[in-house]
Amino acid sequence: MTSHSKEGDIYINFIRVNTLKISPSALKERLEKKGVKLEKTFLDYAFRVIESPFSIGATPEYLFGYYMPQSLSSMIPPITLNPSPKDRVLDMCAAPGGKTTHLAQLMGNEGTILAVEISKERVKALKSNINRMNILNTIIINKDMRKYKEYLMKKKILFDKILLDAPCSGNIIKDKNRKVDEKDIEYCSLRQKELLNIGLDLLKPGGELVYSTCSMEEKENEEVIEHVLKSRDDIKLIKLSPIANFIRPGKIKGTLKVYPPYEPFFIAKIKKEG
Ligand SMILES: C[S@@+](CC[C@H](N)C(=O)[O-])C[C@H]1O[C@@H](n2cnc3c(N)ncnc32)[C@H](O)[C@@H]1O
Repeated sequence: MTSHSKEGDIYINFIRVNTLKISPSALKERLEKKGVKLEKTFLDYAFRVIESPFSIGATPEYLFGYYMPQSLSSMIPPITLNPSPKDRVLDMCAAPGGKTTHLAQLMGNEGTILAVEISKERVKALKSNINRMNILNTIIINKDMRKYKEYLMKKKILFDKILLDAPCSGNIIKDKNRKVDEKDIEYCSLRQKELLNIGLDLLKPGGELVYSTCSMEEKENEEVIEHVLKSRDDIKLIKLSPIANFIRPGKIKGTLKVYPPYEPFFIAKIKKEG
């Protein structure tokens, strides 16, 4: 029997080892002893799950916080943001925390992450993942980023690095199991532009923001990036190169795209002049 994650019925399954708690080799050995077949990836702390006799989200090792089941594509935005242990990081749309906990891992559990999430329900999953994985550098804020921005600006709290893993029509497909229409895409695109401008306002001069979605729609990706590049004169696009063979260049030079059978993703990086 093969295990299935949230997107596992459609896309390939992976796990990210929480190196704050266990080494990749020790976890691999433990899971393989129980009959899980793992394959290495381009990241030494991520494995493809080839086969598992049980659900990979319901093992003692999962409950100990040794790993996070998540797509390989979803590991690219935190790696692209590349936070340092000294950074103050804002994760604008954080739940359930796959990327927040990855950011904390990359920061060696140091520095500070502000993880903001609008949904009270989804904050429960974020909290549980942060506790399970022993994340110590993260503050969870259950607020609408559009309103919370005013507070941060008033207090002059700006960030070295920001992740905007934006709500998108890809989430609608996964969460509600219904067909996405033009109206959904238009709605998402407007919200994404609004959130991206908020993120850019909250960057320190010289700070960097990574924008990502799990949608393939140009209106939610290229159009959003073009919109801010045209309407602001305080930012520039940082050109990214694919760091693994499943990542493709995007339509705008320097952006990245991932296509099925990997979970679809769009990734762009922007720097604030400073
Ligand atoms: C794509 S999901 C984030 C996934 C998450 N980054 C992860 O890796 O686990 C987008 C999230 O943004 C949240 N969200 C949507 N609008 C928001 C807003 N205005 N302020 C804060 N969070 C928001 C949604 O509730 C949803 O949990």
